[in-house]
Amino acid sequence: MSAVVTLRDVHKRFGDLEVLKGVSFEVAKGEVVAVIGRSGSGKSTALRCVNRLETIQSGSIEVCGHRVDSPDLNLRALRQDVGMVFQSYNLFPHLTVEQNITLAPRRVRKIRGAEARDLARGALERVGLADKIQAYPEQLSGGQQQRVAIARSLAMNPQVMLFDEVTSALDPHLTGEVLKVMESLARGGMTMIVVTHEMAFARRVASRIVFMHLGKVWETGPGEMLTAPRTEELRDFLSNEL
Ligand SMILES: Nc1ncnc2c1ncn2[C@@H]1O[C@H](COP(=O)(O)OP(=O)(O)OP(=O)(O)O)[C@@H](O)[C@H]1O
Repeated sequence: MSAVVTLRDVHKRFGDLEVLKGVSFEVAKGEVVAVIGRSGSGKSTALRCVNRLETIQSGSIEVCGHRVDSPDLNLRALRQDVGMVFQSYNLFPHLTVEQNITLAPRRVRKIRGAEARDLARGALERVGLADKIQAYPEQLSGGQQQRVAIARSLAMNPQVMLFDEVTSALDPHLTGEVLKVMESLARGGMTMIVVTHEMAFARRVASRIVFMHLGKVWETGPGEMLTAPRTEELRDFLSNEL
């Protein structure tokens, strides 16, 4: 299967601090890759490099045929192919759920009226919130707001979705409902990279796990690697997580 995302020997520095020290991994179409590791190991930075929220010093990143590290990158085309969801939902409080979801498609695809509403409704159905289309963010729980943020990404019809610790701010019950939505996207064939501390989710849903340590991919393998770690570092990390 062809790779949708390829990182090769990626190096990233913030000033003198080298955060990514030669990171390489691939994500094939329909795969769900969970990126795990200690705080500060470079997970978020690696993810942010994938859709060029950060630039890299050396190595290469290819995403859906875009050379992300190239100065000639068409950023708008990349951002259409890559959806990203963060820990903070970043919904506009003065806009309804429908308006939040259709803001970008209205601008980019010039859709209006019924077409925009259908798009919002379709995306909301995928996250189980079709009945909240006219609500304002403050009328929703944190979990519901995060699901709207996911729907907003889906409305752009991305080829790959990036999730950066999207449940970290939520209590366990709300975390569960967001993870359920992500699991159903995964089962539906969405290509996903998920930075997460939810080990049970990673083991159950991920096609592959990437364990990062000190800015490197330390260990990678299927979900079972969490029950049989090969390295001391992964064993240590897991014993602190559980
Ligand atoms: N914009 C920035 N400027 C300077 N240093 C940064 C910046 N972003 C991240 N860092 C540093 O890079 C290192 C890796 O951060 P990163 O957020 O990628 O780690 P992480 O593994 O995702 O951690 P966490 O699980 O806490 O989010 C940290 O030491 C962090 O302080």
